[in-house]
Amino acid sequence: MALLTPEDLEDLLNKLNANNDIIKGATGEDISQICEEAYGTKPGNQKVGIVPITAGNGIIGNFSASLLAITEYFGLEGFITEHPDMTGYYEAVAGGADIILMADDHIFIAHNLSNGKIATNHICTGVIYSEIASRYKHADSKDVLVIGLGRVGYAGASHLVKKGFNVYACDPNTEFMNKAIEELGVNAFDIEKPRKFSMVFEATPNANTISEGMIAERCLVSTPGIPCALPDDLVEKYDIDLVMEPLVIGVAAMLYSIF
Ligand SMILES: N[C@@H](CCCCNC(=O)[C@H]1CCC=N1)C(=O)O
Ligand SMILES: [Mg+2]
Repeated sequence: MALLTPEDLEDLLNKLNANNDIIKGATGEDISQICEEAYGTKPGNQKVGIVPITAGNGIIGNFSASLLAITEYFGLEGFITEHPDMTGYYEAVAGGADIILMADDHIFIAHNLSNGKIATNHICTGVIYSEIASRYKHADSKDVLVIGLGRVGYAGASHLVKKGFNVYACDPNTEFMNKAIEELGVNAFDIEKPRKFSMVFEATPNANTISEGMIAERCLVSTPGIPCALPDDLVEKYDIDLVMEPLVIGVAAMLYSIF
């Protein structure tokens, strides 16, 4: 899985505000409203404990501070524990946290101790970014293109199939592709027979995975993927609403899913 870097997390709330404006313009609602509708919840007075974790590649600069900024952006009280790992976990619980946020290199969880609900970043990110793509107000059909069927892409494809969209998906990994066809019933997108989609959800760690034949003149591309899936020339040439943000939107979905 691609790990965030401190650079990815610079200027996070400005990036969020810019993306929120694009989301509002393309779907008619902002990220908080979409999360409220997707999960049927609202923020309350939950207290959030953020526990740095030193496992694996270790602590990522700006990561815990970003989680605190995100927590406060959505109106919740948060704190970062002084210690990492188990000492930090104990500190968070003893400090009255209702919700614990913590991540190692393989999984990033939000656990609500009060109601027992638990969420992962990869599933919530897949759900919320595909949800955003599916709400494009200029959509010309129920067709959605999903690029990438890893943990995030698969979660998004599953969400869209459940919501009744016509999901076309592609992934160079044939095992991932066959799994999605068998388990979700997605249509295999064939680059040799391109269709022009007005809604695209991309979840790959590669650049320029979207090519000209795949998108309509006016479309919404929604992706948590780093680096950008869109080549610069396409962004110039077409009327593309691009929602691309490294962390806040996925964490917002984690929080709303456990309120
Ligand atoms: N253990 C580190 C955090 C490691 C997070 C790694 N996971 C990612 O980078 C995923 C989560 C969202 C996007 N990629 C710390 O506590 O500072
Ligand atoms: Mg995100």
